[in-house]
Amino acid sequence: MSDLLRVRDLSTRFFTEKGQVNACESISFDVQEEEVFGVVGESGSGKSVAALSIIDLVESPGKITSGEVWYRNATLAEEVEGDRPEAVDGEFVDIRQLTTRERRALRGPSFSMIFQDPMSSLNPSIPVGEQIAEAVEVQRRARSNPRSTRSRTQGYGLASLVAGTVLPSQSYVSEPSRAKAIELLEQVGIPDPADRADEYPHQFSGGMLQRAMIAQALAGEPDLLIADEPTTALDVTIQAQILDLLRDLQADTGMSIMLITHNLGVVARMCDRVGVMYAGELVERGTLEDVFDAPVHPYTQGLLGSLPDLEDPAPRLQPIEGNVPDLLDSEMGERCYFADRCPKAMEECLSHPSMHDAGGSTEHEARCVLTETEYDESRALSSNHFGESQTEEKR
Ligand SMILES: Nc1ncnc2c1ncn2[C@@H]1O[C@H](COP(=O)(O)OP(=O)(O)OP(=O)(O)O)[C@@H](O)[C@H]1O
Ligand code: NI
Repeated sequence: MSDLLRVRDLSTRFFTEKGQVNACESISFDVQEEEVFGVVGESGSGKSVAALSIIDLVESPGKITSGEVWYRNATLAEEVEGDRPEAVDGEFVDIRQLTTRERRALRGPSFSMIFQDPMSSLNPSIPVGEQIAEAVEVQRRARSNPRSTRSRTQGYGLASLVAGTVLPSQSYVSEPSRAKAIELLEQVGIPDPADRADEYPHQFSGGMLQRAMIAQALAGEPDLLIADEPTTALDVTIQAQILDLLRDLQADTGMSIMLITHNLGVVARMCDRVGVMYAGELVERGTLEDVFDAPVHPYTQGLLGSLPDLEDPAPRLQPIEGNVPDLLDSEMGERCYFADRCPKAMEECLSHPSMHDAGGSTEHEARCVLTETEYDESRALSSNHFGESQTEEKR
């Protein structure tokens, strides 16, 4: 299977009043064609920021400070190669080297994103079918005239930007786009799509709204759909239906999916490969089997901890004692970011580990000294998490 996306050393920082927050720290991973790539990690570990960084939606005071995002698209590569050969490598284009405008034009036909809350993508005062038809129309026009209209896609599907988007009048949407919208509603499993298209978002149930948002995200026939906690707000039965839908759509369309979730059951059910994030870094990645059956990083082991069994419909991340650091640059220091919570922290962990081969498949890597060294209690760090949690309990 070949790569669709190669993310290399991507770093995103927020420049806040409290200081510089390292939300994403030199992240590297690949998303292959036609796969579901899962991203797991506790709250605040940088999953959403990583996703937003790929699709260039990081908002102020955030800024992508370094890194490359190589996207396979032969047509784009050909377009760019003439004047910016350094941004092209074979069929890949480093989208970080494109202009903001060019990158934004990729939203829709190349990348699109869905969220936990459908109302972040749908306008409550416009019929659902109309909004999807609008998304189709934007893509249709962009394809026929890439230079002049692609900027209209700016922000579609995004809460913060949708609010500021002037929606075109009825007449803007052509008949074929309306028909395509109904087709999309049907494709995502909405019954009586022609009738439902005329209804407003509040007339849809949560699950149906989620489906409508997915239809909207599919309007541009994206190569990569990024789904950020797409089912967390739904009840378990509906969650399963939406996940099945995503899996089916992936197979039907051949797109890739980057799936962000807290739920390890969702990962086990959906993902081909997985990345585990901790404190803004990717700390382990590999195939589902690598990460679930032979995790090397104590953080991954902790998350999987007493994972009851994979038949459980909703196993959650196991709580690990202590908290994710707040990612302030001034407080991050040189040691492994997990060392303070790690039951296997050793003296070696005082210097920051890099990614190393972790056994299993060729892709399995972890950012941990245990890839190279056996745990040795005699070298255990004295200020490990046991000491800290005891003082916390006394308080
Ligand atoms: N707008 C912002 N301003 C300042 N810091 C931010 C902002 N957005 C995110 N961050 C920082 O980036 C870090 C990573 O946030 P992110 O939302 O990516 O985490 P996450 O893994 O997606 O968490 P969750 O599972 O809760 O969605 C946060 O800890 C926060 O410190
Ligand atoms: Ni998030």
